[in-house]
Amino acid sequence: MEQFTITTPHKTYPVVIGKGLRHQLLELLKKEFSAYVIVTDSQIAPLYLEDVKKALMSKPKVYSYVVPSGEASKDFDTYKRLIDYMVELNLDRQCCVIALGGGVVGDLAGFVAASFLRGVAFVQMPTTLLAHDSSLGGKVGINHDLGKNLIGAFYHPEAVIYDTETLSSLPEKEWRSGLAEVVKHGIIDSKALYDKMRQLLPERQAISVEVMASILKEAMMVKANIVAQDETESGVRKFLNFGHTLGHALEKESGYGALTHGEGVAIGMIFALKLSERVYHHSLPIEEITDWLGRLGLPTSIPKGLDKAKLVQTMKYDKKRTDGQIVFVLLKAIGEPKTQAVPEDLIIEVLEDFHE
Ligand SMILES: NC(=O)c1ccc[n+]([C@@H]2O[C@H](COP(=O)([O-])OP(=O)(O)OC[C@H]3O[C@@H](n4cnc5c(N)ncnc54)[C@H](O)[C@@H]3O)[C@@H](O)[C@H]2O)c1
Ligand SMILES: O=C(O)C(=O)C[C@@H](O)[C@H](O)[C@H](O)COP(=O)(O)O
Ligand SMILES: [Zn+2]
Repeated sequence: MEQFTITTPHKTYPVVIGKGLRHQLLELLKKEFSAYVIVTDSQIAPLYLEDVKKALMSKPKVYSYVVPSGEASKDFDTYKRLIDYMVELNLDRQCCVIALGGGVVGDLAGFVAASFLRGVAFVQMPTTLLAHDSSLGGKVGINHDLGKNLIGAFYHPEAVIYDTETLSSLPEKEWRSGLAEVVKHGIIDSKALYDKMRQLLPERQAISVEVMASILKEAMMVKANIVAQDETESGVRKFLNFGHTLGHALEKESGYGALTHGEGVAIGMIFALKLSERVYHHSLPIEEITDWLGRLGLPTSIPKGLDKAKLVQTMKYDKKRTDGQIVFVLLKAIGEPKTQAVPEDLIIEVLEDFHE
């Protein structure tokens, strides 16, 4: 079992990573709650819900709520149904929401916890590789028809309890999706971590579970260090959004769930690299990264059928925008990200080149 602590001005909480931790939930939680609401999705429930319920067996009030698996559940309707469920149970402020799942369950259940009775405790129990990112840092929320994560809050969990055994059932496509955020953490952090990741994660087929578990912790610590410096994204936290300006627009424009989040981020990172070369007039290892992402099974160009004018319109809803300008996280060098407002005509020009 590995553990580290994340400290922000508003909350200090542990991140615990290890095999079989779902069985030890109660001991790891340390605090007592009046009731527990386990939120999970329809694909995870048959695999792990009973184990988590069993871990809470000694508690009198344990409830569970299962949402349909997939990005579409990060919506107003699902949010309302879950809130209705908790209001009808008449739960009090001492209850605890347990998010058992990937980023969809974590973001949705976290936002429910942030808003129910103006905030109750919640615990992240990530079950995807991608959730090495989504389970910590406190960004919780849901999507809007016009853009990703447009409704939400900064609201931290009591703890992140990452049972790496659950990754054994993760579908191949979801492994690849999670790898995109792992690569992102390497690229924004340092040349040393980037090189280490390229060496340890050369291609999807060559990655052992043990290697993945060690890299996963390192990637989480990159995020934890950034969040500790800038909890609510007024500065360096924006770097965690590398690849997301276009990535989120691609997810929305292709219909939530058609592209995985990681696929959107992979394409978005290549686009941000191309923009960086145009803005800073120096060369970056774009071919190397494109080739690496490809070997990890990720797409690196915009899927056919997506209209670039619509992508630009959607990027105008991105939360980083400032003074009416779309803001990207660009790269000066590996380990040297920078936020930058980019003129629309340049975005269109680079998109034009980038289209399949
Ligand atoms: N809050 C943040 O900081 C943050 C960071 C990154 C991403 N996100 C959000 O996370 C979401 C994506 O998360 P995700 O990639 O985990 O997707 P997800 O939660 O939809 O999970 C992916 C798929 O895998 C299934 N699944 C999950 N765990 C499984 C397991 N152990 N075994 C078998 N199947 C399993 C799910 O049912 C789903 O079908 C996006 O909405 C994204 O915006 C948030
Ligand atoms: O934690 C952050 O900060 C991030 O930007 C991490 C991203 O990987 C994540 O996808 C996040 O949900 C994006 O946030 P948003 O503010 O662009 O919606
Ligand atoms: Zn992301």
